[in-house]
Amino acid sequence: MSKLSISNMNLWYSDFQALKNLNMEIRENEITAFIGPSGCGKSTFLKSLNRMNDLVPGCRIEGSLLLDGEDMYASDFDVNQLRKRVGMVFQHPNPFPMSIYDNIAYGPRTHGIKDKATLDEIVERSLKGAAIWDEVKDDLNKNALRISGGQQQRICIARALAVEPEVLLMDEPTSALDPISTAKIEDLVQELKGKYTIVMVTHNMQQAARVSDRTAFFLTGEIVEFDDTTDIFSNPKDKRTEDYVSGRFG
Ligand SMILES: Nc1ncnc2c1ncn2[C@@H]1O[C@H](COP(=O)(O)OP(=O)(O)OP(=O)(O)O)[C@@H](O)[C@H]1O
Repeated sequence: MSKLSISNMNLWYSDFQALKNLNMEIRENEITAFIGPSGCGKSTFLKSLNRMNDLVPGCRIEGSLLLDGEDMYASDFDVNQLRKRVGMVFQHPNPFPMSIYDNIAYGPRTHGIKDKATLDEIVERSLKGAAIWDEVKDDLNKNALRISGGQQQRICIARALAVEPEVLLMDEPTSALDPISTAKIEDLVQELKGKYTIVMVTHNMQQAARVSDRTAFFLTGEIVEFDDTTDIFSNPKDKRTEDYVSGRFG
């Protein structure tokens, strides 16, 4: 069974239709990449996968979005639980203005974990999971805003891991980072897919080609093509995909 199963999905911002008849099966323990030109709906679709668009006035969604076969838009589906199961990492690293330790412990604390030894263990496990433990283990009380952008992004990934999600949504997670930090995040994402299902928006086609298992190409709110990443980049079936991946537009 797919981890996320989307069928006949349409989304409107007031009277503007931003997503049109989307259908997609997102498999467990794979990295799925969304590519396409600016404004084609990649972020809108990504945010729909943990109901972040609920917060946008005038946003309306039709169709079926299932997590492990359950309708995540059902009125009795617990949104807090959904956001725990489906975590999000944003384009610009956005650690909270508090210590590294408290950034990671924040989510578990809001879910009721108070015991110091348990929190210590979660903080260490999450920072190790985000491949940043060795760099910060002696500085856990340092303000998370006083480390590099690449480190901040890994803190944000650790913060997402701390509540033990099943799916990680990443919206251009490396676009604000230098090449070395980008390579670290790409390596990390590859490691994380052993435990998590990862969905990533990227502007960087080489990145999609390097890290993802399957790639969806979006254009004006539609999915033009969704296939194995190697096919999308070396054997696309749609002329528009071919034009985009070969750099003819976008
Ligand atoms: N809150 C909003 N209210 C109204 N329109 C919106 C809102 N957010 C996005 N849109 C519009 O929906 C369309 C899709 O935007 P979206 O941000 O999903 O595209 P994108 O492919 O992620 O673009 P980019 O690569 O530039 O981030 C665009 O036309 C955008 O202007």
